[in-house]
Amino acid sequence: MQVLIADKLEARCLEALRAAGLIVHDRPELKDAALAEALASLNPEILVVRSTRVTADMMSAAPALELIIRAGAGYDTIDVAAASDRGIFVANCPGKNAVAVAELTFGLILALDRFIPENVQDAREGRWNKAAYSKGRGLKGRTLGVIGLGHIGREVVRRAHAFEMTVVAWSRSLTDEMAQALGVIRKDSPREVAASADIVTLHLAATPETRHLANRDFFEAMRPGAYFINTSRSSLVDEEALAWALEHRGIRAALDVMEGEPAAKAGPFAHPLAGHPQVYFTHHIGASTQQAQEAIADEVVRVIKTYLETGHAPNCVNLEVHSPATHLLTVRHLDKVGVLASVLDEVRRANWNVQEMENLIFAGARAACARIRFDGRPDETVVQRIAALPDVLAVSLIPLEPSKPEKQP
Ligand SMILES: O=C(O)[C@H](O)COP(=O)(O)O
Repeated sequence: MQVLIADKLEARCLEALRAAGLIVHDRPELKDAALAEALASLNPEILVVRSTRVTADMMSAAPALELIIRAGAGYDTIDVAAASDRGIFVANCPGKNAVAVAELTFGLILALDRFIPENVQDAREGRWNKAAYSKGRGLKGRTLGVIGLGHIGREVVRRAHAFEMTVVAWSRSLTDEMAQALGVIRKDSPREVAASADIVTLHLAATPETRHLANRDFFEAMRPGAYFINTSRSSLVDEEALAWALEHRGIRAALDVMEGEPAAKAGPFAHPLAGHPQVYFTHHIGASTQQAQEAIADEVVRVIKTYLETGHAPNCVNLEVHSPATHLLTVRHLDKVGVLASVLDEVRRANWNVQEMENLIFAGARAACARIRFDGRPDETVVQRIAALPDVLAVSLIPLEPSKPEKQP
């Protein structure tokens, strides 16, 4: 199997994959047309990316592609629907960079409160300006508003408690019991959080539902002079409304993500708010700590190894169900009438004793993944016949660990 890695990943990931017998192409420079070309010429089974965009056309260029791994949390850079249509698993590494993002969030909050960047700049330019910077408000006893309580939001809450802050929060699924367990005060909407906090921080994924969640109405609700932090995704923020809030509400903002942020790792950067004195920009560095990148590298290895051993992709974001099996034939196919019946015909003809079968549908797509657990002598020619059936995309046969014998009393 070939793995194409189209972003810079920790060396230990590449070493572990090579040690596992995979052919690893380490091509961190690839993106856009160059990535499509590499996919077409190498035709790998597995693609690993960090922020690099993966489009439907790229997937079509690599018909052998079975698994795309996002070496990070947010997978809005991958056309998941197109992957589902083609029966390609998409997996991410949830939670592995949560602490890093939470730490940056607090770095930005402290930077805003104590004007740290301006301090440093003045010192660099030979100015001593103690009087100008003696207006930090302090965090203890302040109210932090957390919008989104996934892995990252929760790490932010833990740190807020260490700073002795009160936390108000909203997330789609937050119940009173969960709020109590987390030590937060539950609010009914993002707007309510905005209205009741001194500092507001966003920790949601980019989806059509979260687009421009921080809009004019939201910023109008914010307390005058409050701080606004976004270390999640730029699409959550209506930047025109934010510009209004800077001017009319005296809001100060720190943004690790911004509309039109460069996809390139280095180069020119222009943004209408870049020079604004009430805004700090950082370069989408939320996940960029050594700890986080090592944890992600290890998770990429775990996902790939588990996939190779079991046919199940951990953290898969585009399958509706997972269930483990012991002796497994995995058939990715276009979910058309008769495909599954033809697959099962072949299995029966081979006299395999089917113990369990599941047909998992890729969320919102035409593709499916049949998993057939069976007893019987696995025969490569049967697998080849199934692979050659019309509308079958890929087949793998995996001998799994026999289940442990029951302990006798
Ligand atoms: O979604 C993520 O994991 C973070 O935004 C980090 O993204 P990056 O890996 O592109 O830095």
